[in-house]
Amino acid sequence: MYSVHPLLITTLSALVRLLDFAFSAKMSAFLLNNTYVKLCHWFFKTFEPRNQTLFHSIVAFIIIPPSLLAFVFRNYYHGHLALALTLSYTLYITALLTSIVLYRLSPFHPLAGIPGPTIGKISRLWSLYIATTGQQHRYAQELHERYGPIVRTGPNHLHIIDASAIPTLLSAKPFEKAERYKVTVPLGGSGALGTLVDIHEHQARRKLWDRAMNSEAMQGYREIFSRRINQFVGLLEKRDGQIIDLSLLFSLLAVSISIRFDVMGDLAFNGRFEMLKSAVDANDYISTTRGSAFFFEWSGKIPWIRPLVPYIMRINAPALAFHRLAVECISKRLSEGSKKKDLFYHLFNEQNNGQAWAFPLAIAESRGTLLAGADTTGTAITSILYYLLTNPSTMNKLRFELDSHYDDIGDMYSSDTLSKLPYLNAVINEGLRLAPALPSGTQRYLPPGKGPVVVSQTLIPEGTTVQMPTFVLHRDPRYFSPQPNSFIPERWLDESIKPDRSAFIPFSVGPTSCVGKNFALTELRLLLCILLHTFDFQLSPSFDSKGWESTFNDNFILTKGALPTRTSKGIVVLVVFIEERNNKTRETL
Ligand code: HEM
Repeated sequence: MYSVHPLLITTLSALVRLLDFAFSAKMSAFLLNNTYVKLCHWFFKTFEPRNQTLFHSIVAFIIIPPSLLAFVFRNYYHGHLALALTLSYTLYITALLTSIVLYRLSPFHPLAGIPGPTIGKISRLWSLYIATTGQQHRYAQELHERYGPIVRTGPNHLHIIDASAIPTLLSAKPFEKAERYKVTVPLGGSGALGTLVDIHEHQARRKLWDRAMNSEAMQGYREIFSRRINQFVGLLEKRDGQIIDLSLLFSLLAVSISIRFDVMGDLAFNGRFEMLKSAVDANDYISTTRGSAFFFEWSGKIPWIRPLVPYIMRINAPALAFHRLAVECISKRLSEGSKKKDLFYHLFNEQNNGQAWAFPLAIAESRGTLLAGADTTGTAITSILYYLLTNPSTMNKLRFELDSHYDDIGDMYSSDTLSKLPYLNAVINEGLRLAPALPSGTQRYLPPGKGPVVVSQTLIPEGTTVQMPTFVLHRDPRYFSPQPNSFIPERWLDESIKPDRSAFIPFSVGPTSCVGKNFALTELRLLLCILLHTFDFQLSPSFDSKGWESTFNDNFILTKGALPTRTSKGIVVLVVFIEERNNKTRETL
């Protein structure tokens, strides 16, 4: 009845013959028992491809060996080269992967003694998957709870939460910035300060940045803060009494990031971003920057992906859009020249008639500035407001401190005392502790040739990347007790419970720590004081305040969920609906 299609017969017979060939053991034996695969494995282990040349070698090592094998063994399959090739590739790749996996799990691996999840030890692809969930910070916390302060999270990758390890890991030698920083640098192109691995190159560029962020330059930036914060206050006044999403305004849609962008626009690009005017991100700058940051975080997980980054970037819409944005911003800034003493005025040394940099370098710093100054301060101010709103007693204490020092906003702008207000700074520290802008922290690499180094009583072999997850460190009870997960600004003031400051690294420490720290802190202090002086805030009654932290997403920079809040001008009635320590509390002041 049914005739069997001749193609099917041919395919089946081919499969049978393929299996027959496979189990003829000639090629399998050659691959599995021979030093050939071991040699290839040794090559990949020793020269994990990190640049274009090695990428060519990897192609050579993946394509040439099985092709040669197929050619040599083709006679075993009566000259059918296609079948010989298929089999050869299958066996070769399987043998190579098996060899790699077995080695990584074996006691011969230099990190064999360090505990960690098996899947992580096998491949960084697992971390790449975790990165796509946005929950790297929580995953790292679970790992440390389970395995202790040092966890092997990748074949050659460790997570360490130990304050005593920080000085060694974050000094310039012998560890250097890890692979993840390099992925943002176009091959053969220039990198922004934050991506420079060579310490001499970094030091030279850092000097320019230090000049752009010193106290004299900061005085020049004060006008930026006052103009934008006033504009922001005006925006909130227009929405008086309405429920608005402060997170959205601050961080996502218009205000925090737009003020961030607007401030960054003023700081570096002659007021390029006027998002506060419309309070909307009409050009998707925010999602572009976030998407791009996520892309770099993701691609930084696997060193050998780097040579492919330019190609992937070309099809990665946010990364591409972000690059175009950076080019557009810096082109405009270069063609207009400086209208005031902005960031690039200092970087280009314009006061001494310095030359503008080569265009690729200027683009690199344009990208770096947009990324470093994007969500960071926005995340901080939104989180601090959230913690204050869900802890009314701390809000009252802070208001009391501010009211006893300042009569009006003008005093705040002109005063240098903001940095000396103890409770204000304790509140900011506590916000940065619980919601660090870069939750997965910094990564360092111990390059071959430097010899092993002892960190946290553990021998770290060459070729290892070490990561310090700030989110986990900041909630470690060894350093921040009591109640490390709670917002308690008093811990920074009370001698009896003072935390271990060496474990507090929201801006990182050492020669590559955040160069924008003073800029960010000045902005945070001013913004917080002026907002609290001008408005009362109440969280929307429908807001699930306890669930807010679960909206944190670690996309390299911490992003967070909505913060629906009613803003009213002046000290009227503050009604805060909170669920604090499991009791629903209603406070009326
Ligand atoms: C609350 C706000 C901010 C936080 C928490 C923060 C945090 C950090 C951290 C942790 C690093 C080290 C990153 C690493 O090594 O992986 C860093 C580096 C950097 N930040 Fe910030 N940052 C903030 C705001 C800013 C601002 C506003 C600017 C620019 C005006 C800026 C510019 C930079 C630059 C250029 C670097 C690279 C420094 C170097 O490699 O020498 N940051 N930041």
